[in-house]
Amino acid sequence: MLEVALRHDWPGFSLDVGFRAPAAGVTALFGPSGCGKSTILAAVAGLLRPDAGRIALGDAVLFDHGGRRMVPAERRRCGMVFQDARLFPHLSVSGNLRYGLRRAPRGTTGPGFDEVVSLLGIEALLARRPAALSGGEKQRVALGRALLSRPAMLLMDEPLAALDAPRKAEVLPFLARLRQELSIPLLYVTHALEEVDQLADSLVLLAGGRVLASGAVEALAARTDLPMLAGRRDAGALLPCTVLAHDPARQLTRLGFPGGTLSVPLAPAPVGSTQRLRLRARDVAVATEEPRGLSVQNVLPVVLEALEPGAAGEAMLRLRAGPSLLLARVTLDSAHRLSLRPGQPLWALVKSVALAPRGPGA
Ligand SMILES: Nc1ncnc2c1ncn2[C@@H]1O[C@H](COP(=O)(O)OP(=O)(O)OP(=O)(O)O)[C@@H](O)[C@H]1O
Repeated sequence: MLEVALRHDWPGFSLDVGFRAPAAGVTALFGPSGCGKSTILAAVAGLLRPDAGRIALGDAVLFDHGGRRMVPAERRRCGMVFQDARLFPHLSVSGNLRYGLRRAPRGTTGPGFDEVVSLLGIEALLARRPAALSGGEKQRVALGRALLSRPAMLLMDEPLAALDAPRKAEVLPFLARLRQELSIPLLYVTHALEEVDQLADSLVLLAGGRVLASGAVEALAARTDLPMLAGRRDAGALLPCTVLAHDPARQLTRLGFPGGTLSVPLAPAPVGSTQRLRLRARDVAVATEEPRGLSVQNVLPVVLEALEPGAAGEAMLRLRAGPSLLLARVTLDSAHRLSLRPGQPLWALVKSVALAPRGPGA
């Protein structure tokens, strides 16, 4: 567990935050530009001495204002990956990776050179110089170098922000694999919610130097009171799903989630693997009776837990499907016409859904 409590003032900006990141898995720091994400990362890395607070990784106290403790950056064992890969231009890929390995403290264990090279799929690049790599390849090498230094935690500051969409799509699966393979905390700064959906296990939502909310990403995704999440057009629930079966003839994949099953367009994920699905509120409609003769693939029995105000003229419905919570966006007119009220059994109609490309263990 990484525990962070920090206060720091810059001229015209005050940061006052507290959160916990699980001992393994990705914790995303998410929020608009200037909300303090990079300042938090710098304080955790030991590159900034905060005005007050305490930072601890497990039993190791890295910073304690009260106890006058400030472990220097080089002894914190933080692997860092930035927006730009910051590789040494005069060294080959192999040389850059070996630099990471040389920084690993004596007596620490972790993945070896060959293991990291194969994990990141960079075998063919080893002899090249950084100038001859694409942006996505550079980022994979930067990740490899950080991993080989055997970090106690990985800090990533918008590692995909400088990449175009195809390069992002290339690097994301590697990040997902890292998340699975490593048993250290990964702090991941981003302002891209797609990355949060695909990678994060927990989320710290920041605005103006304060924590608006923090916790498991599925739980936060279903909250409608968080303007940054609920205000967007694709607000919705994140469901942990298992691939149950593929039906190539009908071009469908069947997914199970706690509380039901869903059919989605045929996905390449192997049967038995787990995937995370964002079920957008705008893709869910409701009926008071079981509908028949519909083109929609998915009709799920649910119970209306609550109606909450949505955008102008709209209501957000919180629907319970077993232990899972779904969101549906309907017009206020429909809510009145159907006399919707909490506790009412309904049918949720799910039109189109897309799987977030995320590796096993979602
Ligand atoms: N070295 C500094 N000196 C003075 N002010 C700073 C310094 N570093 C950051 N700030 C200010 O602190 C605030 C938070 O900055 P920070 O870089 O932590 O935000 P961020 O959420 O990472 O932003 P972005 O997403 O744009 O990178 C900003 O108002 C910024 O101008």
